[in-house]
Amino acid sequence: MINVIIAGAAGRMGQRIGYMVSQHPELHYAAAFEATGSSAIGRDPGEMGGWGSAGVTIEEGLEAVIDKGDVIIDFTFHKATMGFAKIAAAHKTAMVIGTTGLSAENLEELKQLSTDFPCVQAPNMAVGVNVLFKLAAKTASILGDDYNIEIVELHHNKKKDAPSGTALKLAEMAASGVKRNLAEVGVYERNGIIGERSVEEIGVQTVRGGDIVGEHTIYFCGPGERIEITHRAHSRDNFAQGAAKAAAWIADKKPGLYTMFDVLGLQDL
Ligand SMILES: NC(=O)C1=CN([C@@H]2O[C@H](COP(=O)(O)OP(=O)(O)OC[C@H]3O[C@@H](n4cnc5c(N)ncnc54)[C@H](O)[C@@H]3O)[C@@H](O)[C@H]2O)C=CC1
Ligand SMILES: O=C(O)C1=N[C@H](C(=O)O)C[C@H](O)C1
Repeated sequence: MINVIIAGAAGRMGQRIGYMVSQHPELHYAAAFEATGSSAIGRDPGEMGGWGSAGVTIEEGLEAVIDKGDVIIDFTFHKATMGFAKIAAAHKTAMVIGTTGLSAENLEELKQLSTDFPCVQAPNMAVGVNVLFKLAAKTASILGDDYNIEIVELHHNKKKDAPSGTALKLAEMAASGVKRNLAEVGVYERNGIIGERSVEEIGVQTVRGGDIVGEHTIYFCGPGERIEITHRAHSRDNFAQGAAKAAAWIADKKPGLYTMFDVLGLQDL
């Protein structure tokens, strides 16, 4: 069995990942930890999540549990994630990172650290969204400059980062399809007399409200018609299943930085 350590085990994702790990035939829920001072420390994450005993109690910080597992699954907060990655690299423990809000500098640092440990990093671990990423690049490359590309994402009112990591990746995939650099053409807000839209820009807009799990639409707006491709998450379970699948996949891989395209075999599509 592959022993899994769950970071942020009391969080919205941490709880569902715990359940999926407990149900996975190759994975064992070996340890859980939370941030210093969390009221969840000492509690059973399974009982907190309402799915029975996980057989572990939540400990304080990664250092307390690092020797108990083969793979760390991290869905926490970007600042914490980079600290965990340094510890994982030093211990050569595999990692699955779903946390979003990582900066370009964070991702570059992660790439360097991953020469010492195997790591899957992806802003969205649902199968459907990873297919949508591929569709975005392909559709953009077929339609070209006659169709304006816009992305709208909707999430719950507790989400801390904007735009979502998924929306940014969608924009990056669409930009790659039309051979543009997202850093040059991404537009993240519009207000006032902004003038006509340029052909090149790729707009990314954010909606936050209620308990929306996650919804992403990419628009290709052309003359006389438009295409809209939408992914709607009905619950957090598809993300959590993807994280468990990634943990089982990464456990025996060589050091390096991998994505869900590698885990799902979508790399060459
Ligand atoms: N890649 C994917 O498929 C998905 C990614 N996410 C991302 O996962 C992250 C977490 O999302 P939620 O679960 O909704 O947030 P949440 O706020 O419910 O959970 C985060 C948990 O991490 C814990 N945490 C924060 N700092 C910590 C530290 N230093 N040590 C240990 N634990 C720490 C918090 O106490 C909390 O329990 C976000 O970045 C979100 O965007 C969410 C869903 C899917
Ligand atoms: O915070 C969330 O909830 C989600 N975050 C991810 C993102 O930022 O893309 C993925 C998913 O949409 C849910």
